[in-house]
Amino acid sequence: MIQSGPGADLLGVEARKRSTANNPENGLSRILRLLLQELSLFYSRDVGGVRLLYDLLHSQWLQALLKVYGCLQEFREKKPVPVMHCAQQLSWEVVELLHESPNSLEIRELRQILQAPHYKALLSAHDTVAQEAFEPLLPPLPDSLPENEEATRTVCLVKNQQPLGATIKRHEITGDILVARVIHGGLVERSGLLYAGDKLVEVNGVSVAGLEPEQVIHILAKSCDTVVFKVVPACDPPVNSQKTFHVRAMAEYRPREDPAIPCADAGLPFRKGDVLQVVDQSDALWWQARKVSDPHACAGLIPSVHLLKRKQREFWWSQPYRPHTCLKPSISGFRRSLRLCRRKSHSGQLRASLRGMGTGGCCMAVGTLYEEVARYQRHAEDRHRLVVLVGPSGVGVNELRRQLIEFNPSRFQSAVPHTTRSPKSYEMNGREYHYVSKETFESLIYSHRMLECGEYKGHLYGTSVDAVHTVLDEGKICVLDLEPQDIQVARTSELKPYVIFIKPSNLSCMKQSRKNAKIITDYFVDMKFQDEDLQEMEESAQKMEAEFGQFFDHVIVNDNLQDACAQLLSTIERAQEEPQWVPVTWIS
Ligand SMILES: Nc1ncnc2c1ncn2[C@@H]1O[C@H](COP(=O)(O)OP(=O)(O)OP(=O)(O)O)[C@@H](O)[C@H]1O
Repeated sequence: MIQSGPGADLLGVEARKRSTANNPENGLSRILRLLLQELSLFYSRDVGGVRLLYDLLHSQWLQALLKVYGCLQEFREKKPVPVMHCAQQLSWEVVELLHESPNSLEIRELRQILQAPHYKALLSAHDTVAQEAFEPLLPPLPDSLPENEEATRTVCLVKNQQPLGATIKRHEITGDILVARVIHGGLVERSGLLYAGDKLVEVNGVSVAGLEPEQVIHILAKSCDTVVFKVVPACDPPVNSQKTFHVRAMAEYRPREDPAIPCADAGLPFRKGDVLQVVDQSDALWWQARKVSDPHACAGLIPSVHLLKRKQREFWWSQPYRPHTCLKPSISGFRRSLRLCRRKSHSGQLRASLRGMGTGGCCMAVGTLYEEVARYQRHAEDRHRLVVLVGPSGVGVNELRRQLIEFNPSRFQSAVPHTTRSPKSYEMNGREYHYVSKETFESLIYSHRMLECGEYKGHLYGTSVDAVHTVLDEGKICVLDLEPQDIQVARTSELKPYVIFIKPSNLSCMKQSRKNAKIITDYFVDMKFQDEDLQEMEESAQKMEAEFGQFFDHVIVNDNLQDACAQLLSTIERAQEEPQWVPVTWIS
C-alpha cells in the first residue's frame, strides 16, 4: 500500500535488486553473517567472551532488528508516498463485498487476510501516516457536567530510581490532601503534569479522602514502576518567576536531624563553604536549592532566611541572658613566628574591641546561615586579591610563603608589619617593621586599619591594611598569614581576600615528612617535632575547619613540601585570573 514517488518502479526488478533488507547478501545482514563466520572459528576454542558475543549476534531479535533497519533505509531512499488516504475504509468495503460473493476458497482466504488483526493494524497505521493525523483522538466532552463535580485529571508517572520530587500536605480546614510543592528537577516537575495546589483524589486507584499525608506516602512507597494520580488541578498553578541567586553556606545543615523540615527526604544536606543556587523561594519558610558542584541534581529543601530568623528569635526568648563568649581565642597552639604574639591574651582584648566596633559582633554571625555570593572575575587592571594563608601552628604556613616569595619575588610579597618595640641595630624602619608608638598603633586598631594584632613580651605587633595596600599598589600579590579568627576583619571589598587553608596530612605521613624538620617554640629553638606536636597540629586543624571552614576558598594538604608549593602557586594564579565566588557586597 505504500508506493514510491512519481516514476518509481514499484515492484519491478530494479527495486528488488536494490533491496538490502530482504537480500542477506547485502548491507548489515551480510556483515553480520561474515562476522558470525569469523566468530564461529573462535567459538569452539572458547576464547574469552566470544561465546557471549556469538550468541548475541546470532540472536533472532538482532537479525529481525537489522531487517527492519534495512527496510527503513531502503524506504528512506525511495521517499515513499501513501497510495491513498483511507485504505482501511476500502478494506472494510471489500470485506463487505466478499460476504456477498460466492464462497470460494480464494475468497475465504482473502477475507481472512483482510480481517486479521495485524493486517487491520497495518492499514490503520498507513492511514494515520497518510492523513498525518498524529494527535490522539479525544472523546467529545459531555454536553452538560453536573454542577458539583470537579474536573479531574489522571496522571501516570513512570518511577525511576529517584524520588518523585514533590511533597504533600493536608489542608487545615477541608482536610484535602494537596501537592504542597514540586521540587525543581524532580520527576514530577519534569513531567509537567502536577503542580503545587493540585488536590489528590486517588493514588493508584485508592481514594485518599480522609487519609493522613503519611498514609498517602505509604501508598506511594508501595507502588513499583508507575504511580497513577487522580487529581483536581489547582485553579492557578503557581508560576516561579523569581530570579535565582547563589549563597555560600556558613554552617552545616543536616535535614535528617531537623524535626521542622516538611519532608526529610526532600532536604538538601550541605556543609560549611558549599555554594548553593537558590532556585525557588515561593515558600516563605523552605527554599529550594541545589549545589553548584552538582548542577544537574534535583533541588532540595533548605531553611529560608525568614525561617532562620524566626527560629533564632524563639531561641533567644527561651535562653537566659549569657554574656558573649565567642571572642575567646578558641585554638591553642605553639606558634613561634610573628603569629606567636597574636595568641597572647592581650590580642583577645584588642580583637574584642575591634570587633565590637565593627560588624555587630557574634550575634549577627550566629544567625547567618547563608552569605549571598556572586562570581567575581578580576580585571587585568584591577589590584590583585589579597592571599591569606591559614593553618595550625607548625603546619608550614611560613615555609610555604617563604618559598613562594623566593620563587618569584617580583610577583609575591608579604606586608611589612607594625610594632611598638624599638628597632634593633641592624633593622631599618619600613623593612623588617614599621616602628610606631603605642598610641599610633592603637589608633590604627580603633580606626579599623589593623588586620591583625597581638602583644608579645610587652610590645604590640600587627599588620595594617595600608601595609597590604603598599604591596598591592606595586602590582604584586600580597601573601599574608592570619589567625583564622582574623579572617573576618580582612573580608572587605577593598582587599577581596582569597583564603587558603594549609592542612596537615595524617599523623603517620607527618611523622615521615617532618622527620628532619625543626621548630621554634617559646622555650626552644631548632627543636624536632614530637609526636604530641603533630597530634596537637592535627586537632587544631580539625577545630579550625569546624569553626572557620566556611571562609576557606581552598584547602591544601601540606605533606610533600614541593607538591604543596606547586599547588599553592597554581591556586593563587587561579584565584587571580579565574572567576571565583565572593560575597555580593564586594562587587555590588
Ligand atoms: N611539607 C613539609 N615537609 C617537611 N617539613 C616541613 C614541611 N612544611 C613545613 N616544614 C617544616 O616545618 C617547620 C615548621 O614550619 P613553619 O615554620 O612554616 O610552620 P608555621 O605553620 O609557619 O608555624 P609557626 O607559625 O608556628 O611557625 C619548618 O622547619 C619547616 O621547614
